[in-house]
Amino acid sequence: MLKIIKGSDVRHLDSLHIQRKGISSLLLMENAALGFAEWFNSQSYLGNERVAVFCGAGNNGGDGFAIARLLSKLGWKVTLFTCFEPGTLLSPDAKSNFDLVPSAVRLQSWKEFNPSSFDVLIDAYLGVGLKGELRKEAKDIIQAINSFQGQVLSVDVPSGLPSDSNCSWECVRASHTLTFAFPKLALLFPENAQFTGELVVIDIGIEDSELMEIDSDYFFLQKKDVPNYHRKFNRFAHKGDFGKILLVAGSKGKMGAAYLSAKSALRTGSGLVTCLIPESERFIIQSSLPETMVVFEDQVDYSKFDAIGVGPGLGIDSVEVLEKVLDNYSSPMVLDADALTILSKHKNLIKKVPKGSILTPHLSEFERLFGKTDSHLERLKIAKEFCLHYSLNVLIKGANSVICLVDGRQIFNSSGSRFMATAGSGDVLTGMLTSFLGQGYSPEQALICGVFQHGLAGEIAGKEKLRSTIASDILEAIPETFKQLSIS
Ligand SMILES: NC(=O)C1=CN([C@@H]2O[C@H](COP(=O)(O)OP(=O)(O)OC[C@H]3O[C@@H](n4cnc5c(N)ncnc54)[C@H](OP(=O)(O)O)[C@@H]3O)[C@@H](O)[C@H]2O)[C@H](O)CC1
Ligand SMILES: [K+]
Repeated sequence: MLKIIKGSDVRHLDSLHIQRKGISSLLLMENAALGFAEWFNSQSYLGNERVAVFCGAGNNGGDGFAIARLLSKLGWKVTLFTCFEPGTLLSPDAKSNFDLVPSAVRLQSWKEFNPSSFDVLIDAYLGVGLKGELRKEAKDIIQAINSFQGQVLSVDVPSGLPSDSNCSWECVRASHTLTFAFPKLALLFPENAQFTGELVVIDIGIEDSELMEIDSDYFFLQKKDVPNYHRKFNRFAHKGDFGKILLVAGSKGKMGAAYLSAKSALRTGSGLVTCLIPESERFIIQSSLPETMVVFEDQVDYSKFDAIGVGPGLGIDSVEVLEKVLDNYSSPMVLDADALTILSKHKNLIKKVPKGSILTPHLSEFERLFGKTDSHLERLKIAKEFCLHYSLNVLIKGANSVICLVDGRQIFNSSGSRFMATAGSGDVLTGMLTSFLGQGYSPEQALICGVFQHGLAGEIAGKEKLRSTIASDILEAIPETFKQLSIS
């Protein structure tokens, strides 16, 4: 899994890599530019677009000079806009690449930029080397870039955005950010989505093991990481091996939530799924989902279940139901939706939640539990302290959901689609997470597989159904996620 390190540690990472591989820093810059140019060429541009490249005086600008050269060689009509005064000392690698810019590339100052003369803009003005507050001229340059109406592709980070925090000023508003080696932390904050646009991670040859040598608690989860976290079952496995789970979900008028969680758990591979529901509502589940069983509060033996999920559609007045589960079950469980709202009103119950359990708040549930927050960075800090203090896992749901583990590690998910913001999407996830826990996955494994596959199922459903996507489409795409990951 990729580690997300601080922007200020990138130099250290580069020197580590350069030493190990015996290559020059200039070659690393060339790899970055090649990766960018390759991605650019893979897009469905017509081939006659006029490309503007804005370049600063540091290594981000150096990437831009190299990109301008490569794109020009590939036949694109490139104009390079310098974002520094004549005579400015360039960084050594930027200078080497500036000297290699071919004569076919027109050179102009950013002050001469006419937005209507271009079709695509490449922003290689400022990267992770930004220090302190943005200077006046930088603000003017960023404004000029943002006056452009076409696609803006930012190199490494949108210029002006600090790599690991928020800012109070206007940054480049990119349609895509092509970031090198690993995503910079700030690119994953929801409040910066307006600047980042679509995020693409470009491999420049730096290995996961090299990133691992640098201290950080942040990680980035990608498709290739997920199969390693799955349990392998042999051909003698029987339904008992796939776990017996209990879903404490649903109430009058909210039985759909129980249905969605239960069906998702079955699709995720649970052997036996039982729903604890109000007796008056039993016909709904029994007739719509014959594969599940139902039990009622006075007859349930919690201890016989391999995992329990509590919350979807439960009703926020079901305090006693939740308390009973907490008093009678000691293995990790999943707490979602109304269970979280109850916890936020009855904080004394938190200490009863079994260690290793998973809490899955979306942003408003998070604020109900932990209070108002001003930034994602603040949320991450609060979640980390909570996880360490109570030995609980917290999943902060949203685009790039963050898996906050009991030991302080925080993993950003890369799968998902904007079409997943639909009623019942969270109920599907609860079913999936509880299912994996019941199949003997550790909470960390369940979170990694469940969160990634839920996002992937959303991508698959969203591709087909676009804004018409509903939670049932997401759950019906779960089998395809196993197929894509080659998990049998
Ligand atoms: N391993 C990798 O990921 C690689 C990344 N590469 C690219 O290198 C940049 C980082 O390059 P660096 O030279 O460290 O810094 P930048 O180019 O991002 O920024 C330096 C320039 O920014 C000016 N600056 C700094 N602070 C401000 C500010 N507050 N306001 C305005 N301007 C600012 C600075 O000007 P000075 O006058 O202060 O010197 C510099 O001009 C990384 O992002 C990647 O794109 C490499 O290609 C190798 C591999
Ligand atoms: K940039």
